[in-house]
Amino acid sequence: MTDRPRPKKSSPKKSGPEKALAKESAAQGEAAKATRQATQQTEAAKKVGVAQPGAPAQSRKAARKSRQRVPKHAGDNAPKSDAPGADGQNPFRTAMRRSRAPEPATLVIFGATGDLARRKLLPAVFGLWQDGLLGSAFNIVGVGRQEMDDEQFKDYAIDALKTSKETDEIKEGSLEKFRELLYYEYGEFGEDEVYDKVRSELDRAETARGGGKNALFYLSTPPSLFEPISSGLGRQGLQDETEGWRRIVIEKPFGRDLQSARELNDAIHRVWDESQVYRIDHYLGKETVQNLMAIRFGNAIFEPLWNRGFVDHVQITASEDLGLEGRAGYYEEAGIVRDMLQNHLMQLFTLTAMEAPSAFEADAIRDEKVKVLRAVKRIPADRVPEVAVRGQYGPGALDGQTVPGYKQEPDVKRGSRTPTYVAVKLEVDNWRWQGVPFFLRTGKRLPKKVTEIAVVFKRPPLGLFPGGLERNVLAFRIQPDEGVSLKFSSKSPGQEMVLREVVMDFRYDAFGAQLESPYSRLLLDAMLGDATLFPREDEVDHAWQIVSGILQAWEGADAAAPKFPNYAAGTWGPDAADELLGPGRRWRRL
Ligand SMILES: NC(=O)C1=CN([C@@H]2O[C@H](COP(=O)(O)OP(=O)(O)OC[C@H]3O[C@@H](n4cnc5c(N)ncnc54)[C@H](OP(=O)(O)O)[C@@H]3O)[C@@H](O)[C@H]2O)C=CC1
Ligand SMILES: O=C1O[C@H](COP(=O)(O)O)[C@@H](O)[C@H](O)[C@H]1O
Repeated sequence: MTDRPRPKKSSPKKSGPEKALAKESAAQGEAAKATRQATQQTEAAKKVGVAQPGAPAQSRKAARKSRQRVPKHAGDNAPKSDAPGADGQNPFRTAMRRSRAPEPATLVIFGATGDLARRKLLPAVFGLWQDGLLGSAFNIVGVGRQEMDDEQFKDYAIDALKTSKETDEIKEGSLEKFRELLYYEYGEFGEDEVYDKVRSELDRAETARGGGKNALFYLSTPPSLFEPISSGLGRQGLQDETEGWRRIVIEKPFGRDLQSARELNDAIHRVWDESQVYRIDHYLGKETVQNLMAIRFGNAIFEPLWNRGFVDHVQITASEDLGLEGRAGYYEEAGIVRDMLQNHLMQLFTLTAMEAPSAFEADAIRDEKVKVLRAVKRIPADRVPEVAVRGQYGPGALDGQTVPGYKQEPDVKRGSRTPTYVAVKLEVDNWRWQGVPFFLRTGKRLPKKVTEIAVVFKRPPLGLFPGGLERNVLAFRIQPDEGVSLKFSSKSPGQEMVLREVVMDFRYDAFGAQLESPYSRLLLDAMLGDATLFPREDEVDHAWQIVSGILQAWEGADAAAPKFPNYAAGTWGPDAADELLGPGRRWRRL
């Protein structure tokens, strides 16, 4: 792996008021009290909700039924806010966010009329605001190319909130108040006029709306616009932090290969310091992905086993039952390697394989992630047939319904070579993982939606008893049914010494909390200047280096034509993926 020179320092900057807040001893006292309350609540949740192996389905259902939204953070502004949910009553919220309130700010969403903004971003922002986490001096400027006035955009956004499945329960009067925070500007993103309008919005935010000039620019547009928007903002000096903090959130995919990712980084850094750049990977905002770090580094019992002495291999799966969902324009260009492997799966891999960071702090964590990415054995194009398998789905059936093949999806080229499935074997050349393969697989139109990291342990050295399982498995279920399970052997009741496979199961709903949307978590973190859960420039670069050979082998000028389709929709992918694991191993049946 080659390292590019690191950009300028990237530790999150704390503004004066944030520092002051962090020091506020009264708030800390209250936070400690709230933490104690939260712990008591958690204990209570444990008593009622932790599902035991074989526990009746009813107790799980009951836990789910009784769950409520428990935001992880609460700002000092929460009780003062207009937001209906801002009652400051929730001890979790108070405990976690007490010292981390965002300052007054404007969220500028480029691509505000797009699919992501409509389905995920607007509901995430609304949820944060309704929970009182954004304060009252907050406003949102949607930017798009469609001609609309403020009122039309307000209607559009409110409709999005009413129709998105991601929207939290709407409290009475909330939508009307949230509507007041919304504004809209339009124009061509390649021209200066639109950035001039954005500048005026920030001026208005300061004078008429009681906010400051802090701004978070969220680029929710096709990737081809990331560079033009970044530069356009730069031409207006909107990256300048003299009057307030300025940050830019960049959606994925960050580049379409190593070369273009580097060019994009260079272009971004011509305007922004790395500390202002937030490359978003929504998998890092998932509660259970963060729990992987909590479980690994917050307990003493796992780390001693987390190495080549005990682990046989690791399986990371992100399977989706969905197909294209009308995104052919994007997906035909991207394919599964760019859409899922280079970013989401690589992030899950690094969090599983990295060493413990010295602190739970952005650069300490990112440094460890980069170290493990650098240790991944290179995959030049000629090694690809040994370590990677691709697939594309054909017609099949899911939940008893016939579904078309990829090539029959609207707007897909009939001779398309775009892969919708990939499985890859990564080897890590370091002391911890030498000889322990990591198998990553992801695909569309597989039998169900499951994201999981499974650490598969070695067999016991001696088979003393009949029965039992082959290998212990510690599985982190990222979604759905979020939780952690440990599979082991136990004696079956009776006279005989016969073993049986059993599972110890912790389910996240034991906490009685509805899990927060990853976009809520990440948006708030970006507003707070906390980059811990955002990949740094060199992480993205190394992840591209790892998949470069695969892209070259499958897309290069002399790439052999794949025999697609090679799996039917509703099945677990091509047969060749089974062979990738080698003798004595098989993919988990999920
Ligand atoms: N959708 C999703 O589930 C996910 C999306 N992403 C990423 O988020 C980003 C946005 O995706 P998505 O919302 O799906 O994309 P869409 O195509 O649905 O929306 C893109 C937005 O950008 C606007 N736009 C497009 N071209 C121009 C232009 N030339 N000038 C001005 N505005 C333009 C669109 O305006 P108009 O409405 O007029 O077309 C729209 O507002 C992408 O980077 C994607 O990879 C990441 C994870 C999931
Ligand atoms: O980024 C993307 O992620 C989704 C899957 O995300 P999840 O949170 O539902 O697991 C995927 O469907 C999409 O193709 C991809 O762009």
